[in-house]
Amino acid sequence: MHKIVLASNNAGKVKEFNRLLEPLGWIVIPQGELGVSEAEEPHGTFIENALAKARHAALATGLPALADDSGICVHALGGKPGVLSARFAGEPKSDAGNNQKLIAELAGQPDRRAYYYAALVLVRHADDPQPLIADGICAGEIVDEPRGDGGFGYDPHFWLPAFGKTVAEISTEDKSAISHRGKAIRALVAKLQEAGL
Ligand SMILES: O=c1nc[nH]c2c1ncn2[C@H]1C[C@H](O)[C@@H](COP(=O)(O)OP(=O)(O)OP(=O)(O)O)O1
Ligand SMILES: [Mg+2]
Repeated sequence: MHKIVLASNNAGKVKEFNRLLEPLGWIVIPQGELGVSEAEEPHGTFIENALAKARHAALATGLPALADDSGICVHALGGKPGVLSARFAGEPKSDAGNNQKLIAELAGQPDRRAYYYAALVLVRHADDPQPLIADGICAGEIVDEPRGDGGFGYDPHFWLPAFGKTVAEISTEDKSAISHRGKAIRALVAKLQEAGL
């Protein structure tokens, strides 16, 4: 059960999941290493897309699969880019383009509140009737000037008032402790333990 395929092609996520799960004795294999293609993400909710990604990787590999669908939800933009965060600035996916578009859309906007959200789904096999589900939220504010070179995605623009830093400036340990993904993975592991899996 603890040898799983990670249903993600995002190198930043892969690093974070390795850090979070390897200390627990999990063997986490990124789907790219097993030749799994990128799944479609056709749905309007994070949870549905995470389930689709997990089933896709489990079907292709025959292994249990863990997927993460995540994004940034900005209050002044009515929750956008949300589920479309990875492709906010169009195809091909580009962190730089997405960040530029985010800052442009918030020009002159005093309300800077935003949160990261991650939905995780673990399936034991492709048609698992009881996927395990967990999620997590990390609140912050969008800043125009990028700061720091850690993390990935929107992190250089995601300000954490409690740290006086962006997510790209805090340590990986601190990011694991406070991030949407860190919270979600701890909740998922707790559920697995409760279920005796
Ligand atoms: O901790 C984070 N720090 C910064 N940015 C983040 C974070 N977590 C999610 N994000 C952003 C990146 C991407 O723009 C979108 C996820 O999109 P999402 O479709 O879930 O991932 P993806 O396409 O990059 O890889 P994959 O689907 O193969 O897992 O939200
Ligand atoms: Mg994606």
